[in-house]
Amino acid sequence: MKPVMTNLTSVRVVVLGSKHVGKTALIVRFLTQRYIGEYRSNIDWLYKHSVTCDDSVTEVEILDISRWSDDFLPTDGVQWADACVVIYSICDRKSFVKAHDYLDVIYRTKAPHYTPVVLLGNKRDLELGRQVSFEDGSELSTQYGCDFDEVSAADNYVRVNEAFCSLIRQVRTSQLQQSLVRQRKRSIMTVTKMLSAMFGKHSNKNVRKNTQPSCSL
Ligand SMILES: Nc1nc2c(ncn2[C@@H]2O[C@H](COP(=O)(O)OP(=O)(O)OP(=O)(O)O)[C@@H](O)[C@H]2O)c(=O)[nH]1
Repeated sequence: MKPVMTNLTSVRVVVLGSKHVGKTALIVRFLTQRYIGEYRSNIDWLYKHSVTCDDSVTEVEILDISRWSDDFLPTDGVQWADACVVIYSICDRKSFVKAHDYLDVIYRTKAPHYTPVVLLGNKRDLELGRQVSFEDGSELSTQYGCDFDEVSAADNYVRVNEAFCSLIRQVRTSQLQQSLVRQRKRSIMTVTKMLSAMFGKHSNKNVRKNTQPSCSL
């Protein structure tokens, strides 16, 4: 089936995680299906791409934040985004602890609004170096009510693609609901205006007459 281009606004995703957990590798894997081993660090990249999920094409902007030190909490990037990806490496316990902080920032910055978030444990191909169990990741995601999976930018495209597409799907559904609510509000206002233009003055008079007690004997 030919992909359908929708006229919804673009979807903005911020990718957060400690240094060297594979943020850039995962983004590039999702956007190009390719795995590239080495990247220039210390630069923030904003990727703009058209991606196809569920037979429809969506414009996505993905912010890859690399320049921050581990003490910096990225509230601006979170504020900007419609959805967030939090990444840790299954071989790096510290990056998992840091993922906890990032999830905290997201929920504090976005509350009370719902924001789609996925927690990803990357480098699952390096099983021998594992420091974080699948259960730990799953438990953390349950604590924050977000999606979770373990992936590998190095050797699997399917799960990486599914994680990003699931986020995009959730944002699009919420954008669609908001636009339907706006449309409904506009049509209710139009009908209200039409009704008051047709009957407004008349009905006001009637109301006044009915509420005033009659003095005639
Ligand atoms: N084995 C393995 N290595 C990976 C995987 N993903 C990334 N790497 C390697 O991990 C290192 C860091 O990857 P990057 O994508 O640069 O990580 P990053 O989080 O963007 O790093 P910074 O920009 O420095 O914060 C590179 O040497 C990658 O080749 C993976 O799934 N498996």
